[in-house]
Amino acid sequence: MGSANQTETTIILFGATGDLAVRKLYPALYQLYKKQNDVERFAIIGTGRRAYDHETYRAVVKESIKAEGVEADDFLKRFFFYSIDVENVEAYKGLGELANKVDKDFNLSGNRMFYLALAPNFFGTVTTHLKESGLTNTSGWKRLVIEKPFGHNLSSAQKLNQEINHVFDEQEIYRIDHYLGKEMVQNIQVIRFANPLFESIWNNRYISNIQITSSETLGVGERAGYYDRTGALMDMVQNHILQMTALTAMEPPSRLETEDIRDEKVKVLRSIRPVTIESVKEDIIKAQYKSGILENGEQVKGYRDEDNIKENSQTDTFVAAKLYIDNFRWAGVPFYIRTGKRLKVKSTQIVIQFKDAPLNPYLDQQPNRLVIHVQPDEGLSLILNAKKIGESQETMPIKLDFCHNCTNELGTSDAYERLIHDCMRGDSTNFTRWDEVALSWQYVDSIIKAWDEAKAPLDYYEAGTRGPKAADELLAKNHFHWWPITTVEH
Ligand SMILES: NC(=O)C1=CN([C@@H]2O[C@H](COP(=O)(O)OP(=O)(O)OC[C@H]3O[C@@H](n4cnc5c(N)ncnc54)[C@H](OP(=O)(O)O)[C@@H]3O)[C@@H](O)[C@H]2O)C=CC1
Ligand SMILES: O=C1O[C@H](COP(=O)(O)O)[C@@H](O)[C@H](O)[C@H]1O
Repeated sequence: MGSANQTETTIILFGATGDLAVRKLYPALYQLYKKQNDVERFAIIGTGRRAYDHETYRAVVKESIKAEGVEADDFLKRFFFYSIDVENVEAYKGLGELANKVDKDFNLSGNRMFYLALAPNFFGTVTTHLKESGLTNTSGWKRLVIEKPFGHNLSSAQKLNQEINHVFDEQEIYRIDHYLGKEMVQNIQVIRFANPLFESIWNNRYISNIQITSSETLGVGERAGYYDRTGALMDMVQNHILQMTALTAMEPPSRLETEDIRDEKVKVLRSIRPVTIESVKEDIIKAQYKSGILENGEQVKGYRDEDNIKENSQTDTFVAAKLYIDNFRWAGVPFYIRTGKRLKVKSTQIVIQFKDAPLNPYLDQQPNRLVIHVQPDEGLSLILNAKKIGESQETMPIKLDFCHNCTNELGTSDAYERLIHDCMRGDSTNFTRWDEVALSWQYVDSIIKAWDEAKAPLDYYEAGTRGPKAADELLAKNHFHWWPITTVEH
């Protein structure tokens, strides 16, 4: 039996010819291969239905990494292809034989990572067949990496979880939320807990509201079939936005151990105030984009005119919400979240707005803010007040910027690169545990139910804008406004 922290790995990748593998996973693996000495020993068996041979597959991988030379050749020689229809249990036998051969040839200690980059309806079937065909019966460790979406509501997620639990223990399951692999999302806990300056005021006495935005300029793209059944609430809020909320709001973990951090996130998710028919109407907005003009001048279609979208689709491509975390630290502090497609800018940022000082004599000041820039620029801005130059006593806002991805010559690693490496090392901290997934679905299900019962109307916004007016009104009710998306200067 291999030890759990051995990094040598055979990666058996289901969905090896798909969009995610080609756009994200191969470039991430190549970067990992180039940078990390401890992951020199790995090999990949890609699978799909098409009848590729190893060379055709290597050409696909090569095209995706856009690299030439000896280094690329050494990388590519680790790739093998096995053609399989995942529903055919008989076909797994040959996959097992290839896995044994690759394991032996590359001396990979029987360690196996099964990566499911497939349509979610196959997740349960593949896991079951892996066991039935003996592929999980290996001499080393076995781990399951599972892409999103993990179910489409709480009950389907529970069913899927039961299926995979027949084959893998919870510690062997790595549920991907790629936001947890982003540099600045991982930095949230360091910024909070390694700086007494912030930690001491990170509560309802000093913070007036928190704004979490993840906006995209892209439309629904090639994923219409999936997206039209899903929408922004399930696609982005259920996972990425709630994970960022949990990291921003959680209590300090007693140790920096995987389960301690996850326990603290779970407590936050459990403390989110339940949604009611009344509150959903007031606090949660759903909208869909109409045609419009993007910042670059491109005229784009409305959502319902996109290919493969129903002409009367009611799917939300934008969601904004106010939520409360009903615990001692956050009582009374609104958390505003928003996410949408075809908006003005591509950006993810978290703004912590502090309360004004009591009896403040400077009336013209702006509130202090800490901005965590998650992407595209990675860094921090702190907005303070200072005296305007000269005789006057007027104030002016000053901005202290730290750009995280400007000073690092190599740039920061891609999220998938970190997460694959974490899985090889057996570190599941930045993957979601089952109870986090369940609580997130419980919250999202309650919104969908309340929307239905309240017959909540769908709002609209022009593509290329900041979203519907209703999202601004949501904050205006509490005398706040969304802080503009800013960049870090360097
Ligand atoms: N694309 C993205 O940006 C993101 C994707 N995801 C998730 O990743 C997963 C994959 O998405 P994506 O790459 O876009 O999907 P694609 O539709 O592009 O690819 C699907 C893959 O599955 C394979 N496949 C389909 N049916 C079978 C079958 N019966 N037996 C064997 N293989 C099969 C296809 O290979 P072949 O055609 O050769 O059979 C192909 O490699 C999904 O769960 C998605 O939600 C998550 C986040 C982002
Ligand atoms: O999970 C998803 O995330 C992407 C946005 O990811 P980002 O890293 O580019 O911010 C989103 O486009 C997609 O719809 C969703 O499934």
